[in-house]
Amino acid sequence: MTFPLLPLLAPCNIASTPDLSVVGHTLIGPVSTSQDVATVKDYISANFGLVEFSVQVTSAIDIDDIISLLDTGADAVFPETDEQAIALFEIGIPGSRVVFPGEDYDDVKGVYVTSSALTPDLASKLSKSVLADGTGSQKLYVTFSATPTLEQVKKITALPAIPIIPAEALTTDPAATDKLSVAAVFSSALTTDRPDGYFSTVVVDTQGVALGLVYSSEESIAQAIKARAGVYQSRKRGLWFKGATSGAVQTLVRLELDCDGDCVKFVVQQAGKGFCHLDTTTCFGKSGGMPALERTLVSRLENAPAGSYTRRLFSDEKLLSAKIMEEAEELTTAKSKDEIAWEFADLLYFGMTKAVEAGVSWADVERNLDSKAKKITRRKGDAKQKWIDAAKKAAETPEKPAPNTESTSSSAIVNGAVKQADNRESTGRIQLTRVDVSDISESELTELLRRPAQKNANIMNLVGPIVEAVRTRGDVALLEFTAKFEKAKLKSPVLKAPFPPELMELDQETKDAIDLSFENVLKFHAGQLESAPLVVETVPGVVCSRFSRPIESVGLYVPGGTAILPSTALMLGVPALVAGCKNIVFASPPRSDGTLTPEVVYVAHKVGAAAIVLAGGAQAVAAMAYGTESVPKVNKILGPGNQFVTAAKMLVQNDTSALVSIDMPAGPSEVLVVADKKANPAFVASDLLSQAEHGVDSQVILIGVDLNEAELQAIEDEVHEQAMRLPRVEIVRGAIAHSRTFQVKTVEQAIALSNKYAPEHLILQLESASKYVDLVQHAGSVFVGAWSPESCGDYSSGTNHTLPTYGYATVYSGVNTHSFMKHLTSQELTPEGLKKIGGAVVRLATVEGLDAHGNAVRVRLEHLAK
Ligand SMILES: NC(=O)c1ccc[n+]([C@@H]2O[C@H](COP(=O)([O-])OP(=O)(O)OC[C@H]3O[C@@H](n4cnc5c(N)ncnc54)[C@H](O)[C@@H]3O)[C@@H](O)[C@H]2O)c1
Ligand SMILES: N[C@H](CO)Cc1c[nH]c[nH+]1
Repeated sequence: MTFPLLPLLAPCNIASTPDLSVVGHTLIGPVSTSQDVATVKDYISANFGLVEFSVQVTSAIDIDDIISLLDTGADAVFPETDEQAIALFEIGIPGSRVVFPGEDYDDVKGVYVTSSALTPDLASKLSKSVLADGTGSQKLYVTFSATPTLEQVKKITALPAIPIIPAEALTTDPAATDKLSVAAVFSSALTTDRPDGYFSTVVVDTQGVALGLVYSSEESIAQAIKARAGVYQSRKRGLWFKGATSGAVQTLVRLELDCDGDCVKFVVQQAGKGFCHLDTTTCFGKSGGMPALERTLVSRLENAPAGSYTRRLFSDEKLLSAKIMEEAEELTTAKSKDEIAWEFADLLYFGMTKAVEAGVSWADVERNLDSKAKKITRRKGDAKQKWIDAAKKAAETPEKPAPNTESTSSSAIVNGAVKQADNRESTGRIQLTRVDVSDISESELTELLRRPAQKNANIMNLVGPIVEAVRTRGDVALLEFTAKFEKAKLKSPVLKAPFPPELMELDQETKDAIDLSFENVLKFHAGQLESAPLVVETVPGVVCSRFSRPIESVGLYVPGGTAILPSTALMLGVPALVAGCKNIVFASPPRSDGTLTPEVVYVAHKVGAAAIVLAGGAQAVAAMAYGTESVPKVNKILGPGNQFVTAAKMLVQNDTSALVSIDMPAGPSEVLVVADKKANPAFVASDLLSQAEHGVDSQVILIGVDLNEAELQAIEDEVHEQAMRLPRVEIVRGAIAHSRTFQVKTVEQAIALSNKYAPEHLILQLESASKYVDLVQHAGSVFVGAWSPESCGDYSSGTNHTLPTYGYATVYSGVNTHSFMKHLTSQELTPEGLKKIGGAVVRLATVEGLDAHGNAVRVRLEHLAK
């Protein structure tokens, strides 16, 4: 409920009236001349948003002027007569903008009557019908022929109705006796059932965010209105002037009551660290959304270091304008809900940056929105010709791969490039963003090293139902998802061995390449097998050993989204074969005609796979984790994939009913190249591009060691020129948009930075590169020297290419022979061995209160002692 008082301001002395904005709404009137209309419109425009304005119009005012008052921001008009009000409805002015004179009228903002006409019967009828309309928004207003006494006012507020009282008869000073106290009117509508007589009070900021809960008394409310400040009633310490000691004071903006008058709402502007004694903005912790963004940007405007990206955004008008246009354009092309939310958030970010730089607050923006919402007359809303033409052109342009949304938001908060090329324009230069590490703070560096965030923040919400459907509906669900995502209509989701030869027909060159790679991967992974169990005699007579066993049944995921990767079939199938897994199951998305690429079938055949699941994504993972009517359940799922595959692997691993483990999170490919002055720019660029072409979510990083401008430029030229010749140039463009070049001074600095990033692949294009391998702590796989391109590891050298991404190289190894095995331990004790350690066992069992444990040794020792 609003403040139970509507001050009436006369247009002629509108500028000199006392400040009663704490009431939250004001009636201006009577407006009876066009001069009054002009004055009132100016006043509303200048003060819009501070309070809600209504205007009392006489019959002399024509409809066009009334519309212009509403368009300017008047919340409602109070017409003088029924006829005038009905004329407004007839031309389409909504009832919600009209307070009807006289008896009740449906669907209006409220009705108003004079107190002399308000007989007890009418009062009862009006207050019931107006307030019981169910909307809670219709109000009964009462005018007086002379200034009412507080007692008369109380009768009105008790109805409940809102008294209209001339502003000059009101005061915010509770000590003044010649006028009606605003605080007394407010308190007249309050009730409480608290034994101490105080009123529960919610404190909110101007955005409506709840800051905390306090208590008020009539006295504290009077003091708050007088001081225009947060003054409350402490239950222990009496009157409480908020912030008097901490400095976290409040400006009181507005007071309101709740629907039944037993709770007060203080709307305040909070200064200092925040409302809570714990120095947080609210007693409920931090608040997010636009207010939080605004706070961050305001503090960045004050504190962002020179040279940082944020500082550049604030000071480089052209850059900021370009980002705003870029984000607006991306919003126009966004399709899915997630994309739209993402792009809109980016646009708000850069828009808010512009606002903060210009001293415009979010509250100003909201006020502007509210003012536009008040307009009765709608503009036609056509776009300017230049944008109509642009939209037409965009609609005619073939769709590009999804823009990588992360690049914009992360680049927005961190130090930017000397040259930040627009990689998204298909004609633009393809270039990594340069960052000079000496120019940025540690926290900015951490921010810059972050991977592009997954576009679907809520990926689990997408994947969960897919996994559940396959778990509960088996093959039927699996086939449905394959039809949906792969556009392949299959009869059976599984191809069982022996695989028909016609499904693995290959040209000799491809076969030879696979065979060569197969042999090398086999050699390297066989080399990892333990030649014999580990046997250690810890004390004489106590022999401990450890030996391995293959995991019986493994599910190997071979990606097939943007590219089909038979090499991944090799990298997973060969170690499974070497480890001796009994049941090898592959899964890979089929082509739309329902077939698989013959190379994958050939590899599956070579490693002795039992079946290939013709499905991809989360549904393939779920099928292997739980099993279906035709897909055999496996014990462990291995293999890389996109975000759906990775999320599904994580999900099934956590479901104890699936009893399945996974290798690691192996997501979008990445590479980090460390290059010194001796590095060949063409080699460096080719390595970067080899991973950038995997997907727009891939990320490639170059760390240049003491490179001068010409040396950096040479690499950048190579990146652009080589990229433009690639068939997957548009994917590369997307990946490079969030890829970076870091400039450092020494190799040690470079490797420290690489350890912090923990890349999937690390390439050392350095003079005497092998000297530096010892410094490497975190990387999936290391490629040493100019002649070791990463793609050799992808296919043929022998190492495995299924490697941890996203910084998981800090804790995970890449796939290896042991990923397909588990270790068991065993022990064998002689009587002497038992005697040697038996005492310790008995003692520790006693300490733990586990007597049966101790007895198992004790009975034997007693037996030996006989
Ligand atoms: N880390 C490593 O070791 C390594 C190795 C090889 C490949 N990779 C990476 O693996 C990834 C392979 O990804 P990919 O997309 O090309 O193939 P993928 O097989 O992993 O994913 C494709 C499948 O995702 C599913 N899918 C697509 N859109 C979906 C949606 N909107 N909702 C639900 N499911 C959906 C479909 O079933 C589709 O078949 C690449 O990022 C690549 O870089 C990593
Ligand atoms: N580079 C990928 C691992 O991130 C593996 C791969 C397969 N084919 C080509 N490359």
